Amino acid sequence: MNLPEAFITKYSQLLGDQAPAFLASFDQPSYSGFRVNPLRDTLPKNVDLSQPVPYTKWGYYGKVTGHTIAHQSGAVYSQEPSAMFVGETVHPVEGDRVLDLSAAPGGKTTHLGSFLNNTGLLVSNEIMPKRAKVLSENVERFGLTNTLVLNETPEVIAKHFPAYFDKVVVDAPCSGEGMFRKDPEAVAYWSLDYPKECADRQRTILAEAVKTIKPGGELVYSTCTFAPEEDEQIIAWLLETYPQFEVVPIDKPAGIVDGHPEWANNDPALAGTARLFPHLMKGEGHFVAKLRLTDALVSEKKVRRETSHTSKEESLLFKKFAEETLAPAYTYDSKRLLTFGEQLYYMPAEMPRLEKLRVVRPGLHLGTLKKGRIEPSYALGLALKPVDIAQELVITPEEWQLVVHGDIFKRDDLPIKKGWVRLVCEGQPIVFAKVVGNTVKNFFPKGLRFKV
Ligand SMILES: C[S@@+](CC[C@H](N)C(=O)[O-])C[C@H]1O[C@@H](n2cnc3c(N)ncnc32)[C@H](O)[C@@H]1O
Repeated sequence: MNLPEAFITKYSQLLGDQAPAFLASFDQPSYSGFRVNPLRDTLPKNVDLSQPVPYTKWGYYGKVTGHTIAHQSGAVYSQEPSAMFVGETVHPVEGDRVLDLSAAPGGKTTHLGSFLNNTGLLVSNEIMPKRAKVLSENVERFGLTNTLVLNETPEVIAKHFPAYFDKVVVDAPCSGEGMFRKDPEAVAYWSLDYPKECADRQRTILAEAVKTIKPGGELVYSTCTFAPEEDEQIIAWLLETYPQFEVVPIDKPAGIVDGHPEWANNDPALAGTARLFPHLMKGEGHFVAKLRLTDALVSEKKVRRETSHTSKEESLLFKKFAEETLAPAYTYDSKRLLTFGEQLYYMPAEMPRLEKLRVVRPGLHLGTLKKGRIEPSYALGLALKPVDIAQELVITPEEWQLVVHGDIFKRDDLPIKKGWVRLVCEGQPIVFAKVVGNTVKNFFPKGLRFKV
């Protein structure tokens, strides 16, 4: 790879005798990876699970392409292996309130959601509208039901959620030196001053993020760059600016090494941060730091809960759908139904007030309110467990190809004559479809259709 001269000089000075191995790693092939979805009852088929990533329970090396059953059904999420160390470091526990402040396309969010197991609250935010949409689609695909997807600035988030979260993740926009092997544009965009520009933005984001953490709560800061300006120096600045934080030393499995205090202000605590270098481990590279807020930074204000705006009639439509299509074991709390225009959602149990927020997805999308009925959503089809559904129809991979292309198909052995069935293929949820006679009508979302 043609690395910029200034990059070579900088890292030769910083890394000394390790520099040749580091620089040579840019000529090695990049690593791909994926995580399996623990919210699914069944492991994906036709996916190679022979090479686990050692530091995360759900991670594997290898590639799963987009147009496969495993991917469409949300049984896997593709993620570069070193990025998996971020979610693993956050390690939320069930019931936590978690903020993922710069979340698109959703690698960390889906990982955090795997730990939360649809309990607690995950607020997943992305500032760029188009990226927020992709994030929301990935939250849907992964079957997250406890997740509020927002399209906000860090300032608005800080104002809305003072001292609210147990865990806050800032996976910061950065100079992306760890993307060089995958993305030639990242190399072309790089300059010696770029890390400093990124660091300014990172400080601005962090100055807001810190306000959202509860006393005793944790902040995980990460980048996919090697630049000390954006890594150790940011944490040094944070500790100097906010003495209420302390570094929580990260346990490092083989190949993951200590941060470098000498690349910042020599604060020995910085050794507790983690560096993932491509010449030392099987991944593209990351920096991860974990901090605990020991004393309150801002005063905690009670964040009011959102209330259901759903009318009695709308609530009855969902009840009717649930009685006809879902299993008796499926229970829900009608106070958590939320109507947004024509759309009906099921809020996470602890849904905060949504007023003044740009909301992309306020929890689980249940469906669209039509005249006298509900059309179940794609999200609902992907989120419900098999025990929650009365009618499932197992389809073949060939039928799956028709479904994701938006085509109807016919079968003589359909379980019902008329009504909704959830299609299942290779043990994974696919989508709700409508049976009419011997035809299975297609409700695969138009914008997501593809040809295999
Ligand atoms: C490294 S990416 C996040 C990747 C994501 N966490 C994941 O795992 O899939 C950084 C994100 O920060 C967003 N971003 C850019 N400028 C920002 C700002 N000023 N405040 C907050 N987020 C910003 C970018 O749009 C981008 O989606």
